[in-house]
Amino acid sequence: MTCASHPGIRVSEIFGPTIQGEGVLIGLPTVFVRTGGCDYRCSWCDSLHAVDNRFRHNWLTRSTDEVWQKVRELSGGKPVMVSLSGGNPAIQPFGELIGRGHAEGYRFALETQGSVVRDWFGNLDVLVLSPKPPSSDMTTDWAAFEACLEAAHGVQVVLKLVVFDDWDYAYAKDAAARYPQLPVYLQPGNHTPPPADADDAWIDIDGIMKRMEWLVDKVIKDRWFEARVLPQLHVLLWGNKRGV
Ligand SMILES: C[S@@+](CC[C@H](N)C(=O)[O-])C[C@H]1O[C@@H](n2cnc3c(N)ncnc32)[C@H](O)[C@@H]1O
Ligand SMILES: Nc1nc2[nH]cc(C(=O)O)c2c(=O)[nH]1
Ligand code: SF4
Ligand SMILES: [Mg+2]
Repeated sequence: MTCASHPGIRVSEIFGPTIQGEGVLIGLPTVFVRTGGCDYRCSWCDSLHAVDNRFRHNWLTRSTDEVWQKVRELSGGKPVMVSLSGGNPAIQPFGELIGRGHAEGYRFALETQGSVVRDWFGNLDVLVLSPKPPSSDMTTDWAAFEACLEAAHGVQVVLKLVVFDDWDYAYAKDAAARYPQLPVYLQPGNHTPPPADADDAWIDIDGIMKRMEWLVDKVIKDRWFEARVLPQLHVLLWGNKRGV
């Protein structure tokens, strides 16, 4: 049940456990709660089904209880890492769900671009901040980003940056220099959408691999020894398939 005082969570999909494919938690069994709706519209977003209004008929508003029961069902009641992603999950009311999950030993990571701050960020276990580089066509509001960081006081916070080209790489270096205390994860971008004759999960694997090699080369030549470079493991395994 949702009502004015319990507005509900707009859900695009809940899936898993699968392995976390990106960043600091890579390889860790994880249940994903993907929310619908985003205040950004990155030129290369690989989760448009959770962003574009054309897909909003697939987004369902669910109570905390309903979302929680689904997560428990998927994990068989055994505590697991839960990743809140989207869309921008910061737009949704997740405070109660996090409290509920923690009481049963679950842990929560949230993936966001850092454009919307919530006081419940302080209750997360991991906050993954992924400010968007020039190739996304978005502009970073660093004041909002900083507010997210402050709200996550005492939480493990990491930077995850998507890199397609030299301009993105320069942006990533600048972002890392602004927040030298944050561990940095770089991931090569995957190009979406696919060509007209390909299926939805299609990816340009050669392009991703070339970009990965190029990125590793840049980081090593630059002696940027604090950065970690990782591919999107789930994309290498399954392409841009949903629900994995
Ligand atoms: C789909 S977003 C959802 C969460 C949040 N809106 C954000 O962008 O952080 C999840 C992660 O996927 C990354 N991502 C989205 N499209 C991508 C692409 N084409 N290639 C590589 N990473 C991508 C984002 O940067 C983010 O780290
Ligand atoms: N396996 C897997 N790992 C992921 N890491 C970030 C994802 C996302 O789209 O937020 C994602 C996803 O959709 N699947
Ligand atoms: S901020 Fe995240 S979900 Fe929103 S459009 Fe960009 S990559 Fe997609
Ligand atoms: Mg993804």
